[in-house]
Parts: sequence; C-alpha cells; structure tokens
Amino acid sequence: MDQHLEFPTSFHGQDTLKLSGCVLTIGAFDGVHRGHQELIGTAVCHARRLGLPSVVYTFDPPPKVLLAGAQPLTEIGDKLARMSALAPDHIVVAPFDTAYRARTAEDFIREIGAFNPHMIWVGEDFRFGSCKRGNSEMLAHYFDTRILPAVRCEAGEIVSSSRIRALKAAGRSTEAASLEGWPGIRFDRCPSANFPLTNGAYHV
Ligand SMILES: Cc1cc2nc3c(=O)[nH]c(=O)nc-3n(C[C@H](O)[C@H](O)[C@H](O)COP(=O)(O)O)c2cc1C
Ligand SMILES: Nc1ncnc2c1ncn2[C@@H]1O[C@H](COP(=O)(O)OP(=O)(O)OP(=O)(O)O)[C@@H](O)[C@H]1O
Repeated sequence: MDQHLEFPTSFHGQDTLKLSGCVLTIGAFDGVHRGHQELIGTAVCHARRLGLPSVVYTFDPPPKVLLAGAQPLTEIGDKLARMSALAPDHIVVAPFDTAYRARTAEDFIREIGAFNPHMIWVGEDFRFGSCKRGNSEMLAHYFDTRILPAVRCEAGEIVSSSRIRALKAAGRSTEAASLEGWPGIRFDRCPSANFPLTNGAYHV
C-alpha cells in the first residue's frame, strides 16, 4: 500500500480553509528542525487523540527572510514536504508580504478563528501580528493555548533556525544537519491514538 495516501495532507492558501474544529500549530518552520518536528508532532498527536483534524499554519517566505534578509534553510517545496511527512491533515500557507505583515494580532486571531481551534500549540517565544504585538498570552484569551518547552540539543542549547543558519554560515554543516534532523529520526509519541504518527515519508 502507498503509505503516502494513507494520511494525505491537504494544502491551502490563506483564507480558504474553514473547519468546525481542529488542533492548530503556527510558525515559520524554516528547515522544519528538531524543535519544529516536536511541535508539529505534538499537535498532530493531540488532534488524533481528540478525533480532530490537525492544521499547520505557516508563512512563505519565513518572516526573517523577508524582514532581515536571512538565508532560508528550506525552499517552500522542501518545507512542505518535510511538514507533510509529519502527517498533519492540513497545511495553510500565508503569503508573508508587506500587506500581510501590517495586519494586526487581532486580524490574525479573527483569521484563525475560521478553523475553530480547540487547542493551539506554539513554542515559548511565539509572536504574531504587526510589530510582533501578539504573544501566547494574548492567544490564550481566545483559545486553549499550549506551550511546548523548547527542544534543546545535547549540549543544552535551544535548537533554532537562526542557530542552524549560523552553523551553516560557519561551515559547521555536520552540527547544522544534526540540529535540523533530516532525514528525520522516526519518533512515535502517539501510541494511544492507534495511528502511526508519520505518513510513511519520514524514515530513519
Ligand atoms: C499577521 C502577522 C503580522 C506580522 N507582522 C510582523 C511584523 O510587523 N514584524 C515582524 O518582525 N514579524 C511580523 N510577523 C511575524 C511574527 O513575528 C512571527 O515571525 C510569525 O508569527 C511566526 O512565528 P515564529 O517566528 O515563531 O515562527 C507577523 C506575523 C503575523 C501572523
Ligand atoms: N527548539 C524549539 N522547541 C520547541 N518549539 C520551537 C523551537 N524552535 C521554535 N519553536 C516553535 O516553533 C514555531 C515556529 O518557530 P520559528 O519558525 O520561529 O523557529 P525558530 O527556530 O525560532 O526560528 P528563528 O531562529 O528563525 O527565529 C514557534 O511556535 C516556535 O516557538
């Protein structure tokens, strides 16, 4: 059986997906590194346990690429392939441009309201909306918001896209690749959901 068809991910532009419930996670997810994998995997796992669809909401390009000239770790096609290997039901891609960037945190909260999130998973430093005014506390006024503790490398430092970019720029590609974590380590933290966590594309 083609396992890619077992848990197909559907892709959406901004403002096209409407749901009566879901578990949502949000972020730039450049590189879909080990921290991102844990976050998306956790959201997918909770969605399965709750019997709800899982949604990953992301941006293209990553805000730091547009606003700070950062070198992207993944082009959009690779990023979507890595994300869909974690088997979310839906991926929404918002075009991050100057008009989108000017939208307020309240605009964004209204937008994601169209998915009716029963639970939202983000990391500790998640910010959103014009001038980064929105944070997880604000999100928690509207939705059941869960914070995933930061995933760290063996040396104790937080895994981040910025750190991987810096390692690559310094020619430390082996360390960068180990933080990025692709090809992915297969992890199954969803045993009680009676589904494999991955869609089969995520091999050791
Ligand atoms: C509607 C909206 C507007 C945003 N406007 C800005 C902005 O003005 N300046 C900025 O640096 N980032 C802006 N961002 C990007 C966020 O700071 C952040 O990068 C994004 O929500 C992804 O979170 P992450 O970086 O934790 O993945 C905006 C995000 C959203 C959703
Ligand atoms: N190491 C990590 N552990 C857990 N969650 C993380 C980790 N890194 C990022 N996240 C979360 O993943 C989502 C996407 O984050 P983002 O794309 O900004 O990653 P980042 O690695 O922090 O990127 P950058 O270094 O470019 O700021 C956010 O909710 C963020 O809080």
